[in-house]
Amino acid sequence: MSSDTPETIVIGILALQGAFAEHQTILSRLKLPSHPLTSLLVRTPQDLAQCSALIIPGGESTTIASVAARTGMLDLLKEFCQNVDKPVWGTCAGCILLAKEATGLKKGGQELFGGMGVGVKRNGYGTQLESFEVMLDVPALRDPERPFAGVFIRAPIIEHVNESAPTSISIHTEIVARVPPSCLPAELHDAAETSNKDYTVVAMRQGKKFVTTFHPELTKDDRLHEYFIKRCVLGLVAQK
Ligand SMILES: NC(=O)CC[C@H](N)C(=O)O
Repeated sequence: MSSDTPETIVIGILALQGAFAEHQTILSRLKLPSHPLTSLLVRTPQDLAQCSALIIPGGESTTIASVAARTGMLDLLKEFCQNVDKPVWGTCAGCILLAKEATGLKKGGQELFGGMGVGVKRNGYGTQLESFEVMLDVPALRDPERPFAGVFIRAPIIEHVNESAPTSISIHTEIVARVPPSCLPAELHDAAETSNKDYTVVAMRQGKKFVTTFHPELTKDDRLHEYFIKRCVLGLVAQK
């Protein structure tokens, strides 16, 4: 291979449970002219070792964590997610797993992988009945005419954002999308409008880490996958 051929970027998708196939379908459609990329379903330590980046899908965070423990992946996933140099995106259950702290966990608690400076409340909007869809304004996509369909299924709520990642290095935090306070459970409306604005954050990037509390993989819209690859994996800055 000639030295100016860019290396293929391997994006891992954690495939222990949940909507991993949907992420893979979207990645297979994405073409970045200067950077060949491929995706890999990650189930073993050997799979993870091949990845430059990782996506943790939506599903059931308790199940994903317990399968990870059972298959000897838990410590490796913690190490990968807590390494500031590794790009990782967590969607919904993946957001819970990537969070530094979580409340509303199942009795007996559950393991988190950590890495993202947020505290989340699991099932923050309520039960399956409180699942909803809302169009989101995502300024980073620079296309105000085309909002992004936010699909929220037993989604977590971000209770607080720590401005720096859980490391000693200060890392830029970008709030990528918010829901209107009216989407929140009634008891949080006033707080979201006055004191705790973090409740409305539904997509956020911190250095190479990215979380969305909704499911872009369940839409036909590739733009947030492209955003993750450009900003977190390739480290490109926003284009005007
Ligand atoms: N759609 C989802 O990913 C739901 C997440 C689920 N409530 C959990 O705790 O893991």
